[in-house]
Amino acid sequence: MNLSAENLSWRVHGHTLLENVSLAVASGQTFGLVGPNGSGKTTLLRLLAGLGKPKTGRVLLGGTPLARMRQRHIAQSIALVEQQAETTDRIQVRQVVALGRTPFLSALRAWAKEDDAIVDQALVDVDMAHMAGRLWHTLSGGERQRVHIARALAQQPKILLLDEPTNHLDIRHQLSILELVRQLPITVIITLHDLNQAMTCDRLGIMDGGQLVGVGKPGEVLTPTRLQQTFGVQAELLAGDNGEQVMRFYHA
Ligand SMILES: Nc1ncnc2c1ncn2[C@@H]1O[C@H](COP(=O)(O)OP(=O)(O)OP(=O)(O)O)[C@@H](O)[C@H]1O
Repeated sequence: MNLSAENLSWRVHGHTLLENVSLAVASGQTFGLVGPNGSGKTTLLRLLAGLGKPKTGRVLLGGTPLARMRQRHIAQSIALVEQQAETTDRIQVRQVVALGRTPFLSALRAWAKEDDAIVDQALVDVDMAHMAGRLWHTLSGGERQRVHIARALAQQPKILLLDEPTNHLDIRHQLSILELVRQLPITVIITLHDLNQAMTCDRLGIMDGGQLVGVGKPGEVLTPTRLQQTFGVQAELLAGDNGEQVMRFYHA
């Protein structure tokens, strides 16, 4: 399913945090959002998830404005993994992941075997099956992050929004989560600080001062000029063993 934003603006106490952001992410694409701290990535992601009403503009899910959709319907389509998501104490890992099934349950649709299977698979996907019985508050930051991603996967969303999902993760789990995300047949929007990891996205959007200053294929938008203007760094391109190019950064 595709997700688009038209002229989104967001202001808090007279400060403009997002200004006229328009964006279209095609079905099945992995779209990376990059930009310096405070450039508006999280603010944009939250509006795309339907959290908060934009001051101007609108978000469209498969062509339908989010503002016209019920919260439950949005939750059946869009999952958001936030940076500092909290979950109540005294709850087991498996129960946290099972919460991802909530939008699909009702008085007429009780928990079923297929929900168990979906939760099991989500735990395997993030390498947390062996900790399914652990209490949430005993987990490390990276383990919590993986459980939150599993909860979003259990939601079986059509659109997955991830805010710095590799934050807190060791390098092996960073790579496996990114690989998992790339292979999902759904639309993914992911914020990343590692620009080399961002290069593996289908397309990138570059945020700077609340504006989307570039959208396109990674190699086309992460140009030396852009890296200098937006990130204040210079980059050197190195050839990797598999023919890929790797960037190394220096102070501009
Ligand atoms: N409720 C708020 N009130 C005032 N300012 C806010 C509020 N929420 C966010 N901001 C400011 O808006 C700007 C954009 O924040 P946002 O979290 O979207 O940036 P970001 O690009 O995700 O940053 P980071 O890379 O550090 O996670 C920041 O300067 C932040 O301080």
